Amino acid sequence: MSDAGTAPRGVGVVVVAAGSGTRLGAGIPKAFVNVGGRRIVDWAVDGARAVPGVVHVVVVVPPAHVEMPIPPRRDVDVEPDPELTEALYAGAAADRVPVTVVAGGAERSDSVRAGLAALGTDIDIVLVHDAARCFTPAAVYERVIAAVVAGDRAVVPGLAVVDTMKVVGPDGLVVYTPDRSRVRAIQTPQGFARVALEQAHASGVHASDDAMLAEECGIPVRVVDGDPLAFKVTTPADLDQAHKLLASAPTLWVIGGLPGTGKTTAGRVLAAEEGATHLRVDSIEVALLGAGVDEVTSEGYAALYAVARDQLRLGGSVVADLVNPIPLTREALRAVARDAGASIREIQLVCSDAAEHRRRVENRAADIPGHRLPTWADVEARQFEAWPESVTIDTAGLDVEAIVRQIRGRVPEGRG
Ligand SMILES: Nc1ccn([C@@H]2O[C@H](COP(=O)(O)OP(=O)(O)OP(=O)(O)O)[C@@H](O)[C@H]2O)c(=O)n1
Ligand SMILES: C[C@](O)(CO)[C@H](O)COP(=O)(O)O
Repeated sequence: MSDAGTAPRGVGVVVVAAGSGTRLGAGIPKAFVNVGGRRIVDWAVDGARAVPGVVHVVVVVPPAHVEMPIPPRRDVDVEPDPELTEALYAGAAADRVPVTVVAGGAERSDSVRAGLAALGTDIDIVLVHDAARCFTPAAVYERVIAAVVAGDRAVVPGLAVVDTMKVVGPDGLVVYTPDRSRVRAIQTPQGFARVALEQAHASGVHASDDAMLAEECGIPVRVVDGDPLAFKVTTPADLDQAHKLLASAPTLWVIGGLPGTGKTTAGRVLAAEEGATHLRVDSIEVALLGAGVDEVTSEGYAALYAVARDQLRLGGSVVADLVNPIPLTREALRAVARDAGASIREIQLVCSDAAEHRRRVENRAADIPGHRLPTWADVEARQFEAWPESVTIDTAGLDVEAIVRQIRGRVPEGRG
């Protein structure tokens, strides 16, 4: 158990995905049903591994699926670089969180026990999460973890109920009506000091959630705020809701590339057409310098991530206009989208005609007061690593309308 107020050694998440999905009736295990181009279990695993503090995810699947491929982990160098701020690393480590796949059991509690047994020994806080609650926001995980770190041994997220509740007997007659203001609909992730969860499961009995087993051992269970987005995909109507949710999610458009490739011109038009916020890193950097920051390295990017996250969380789409030169900055932007439940579209603009590119760089006028425009030599010397996750659009000979048409037509929707 972690002592009150001490930092945990490690948080592990057991994602239970071994159910059959009888009520959904999809003909395949529910966690393997596709939503927005990905399996329900992939959404859930990605959500769990992106939570700060999580160091291991165990996903529990039906025995026949134990060889399932895990969503790819990208190779990103996240070794701290003293030149870069912490914020640049935020989320970049998510793809490095190891994922172990194990076979589940006949009942949910059997599957939880299988997952618990596979967690690393460095884990002292365990979250048990239903794969079926695949769009649970990071904030719910964070509230649960914070309460366990603060000393609670068992913590569950819950929502107030809107209907009047009745406890009904086997004869169909109402036994009593609980005071609705004291009733909560309980969600996952449910968080535990590891020893408490092990104690709760030691009897080997079954329960519809893990907290109930803890209650039976006399362990106090705290309820923190849940979130409607943590709904459980159970019936076809829930699956419909999941599809609709994705269709209405905001988009983070990332328009990257060297100076002079057309990012700002295209980004402005795209933002206007999409009703999105245009976030231009050049403007932020000039503002930081104007406000007294001596030299800007990663600060402008860090500020852009924060503002983008706020906009996306409010449901507004964002066009991020920045060079985005290295895997680290690209990962950080994916983490922003992931945190906000937004989709991401990554576009790299290039100009294959060097003469035209040079003309653009040398002939443009500064449109941000105080902005020192890069020279052609600066552009030629600029570091820019391969960006395989992006769609590349060659802007040579294209006007802005044609560039935006290509952006819209060619860029597949991805996840953060
Ligand atoms: N033997 C089981 C049963 C359930 N679960 C998981 O527990 C979570 C909550 O269960 P539920 O939503 O009821 O899923 P199913 O059991 O698959 O659905 P149904 O009850 O409709 O068959 C799901 O993520 C499910 O995959 C599990 O890992 N092992
Ligand atoms: C754990 C749970 O999601 C909390 O609400 C729920 O009890 C799972 O029950 P299910 O019957 O396995 O869906």
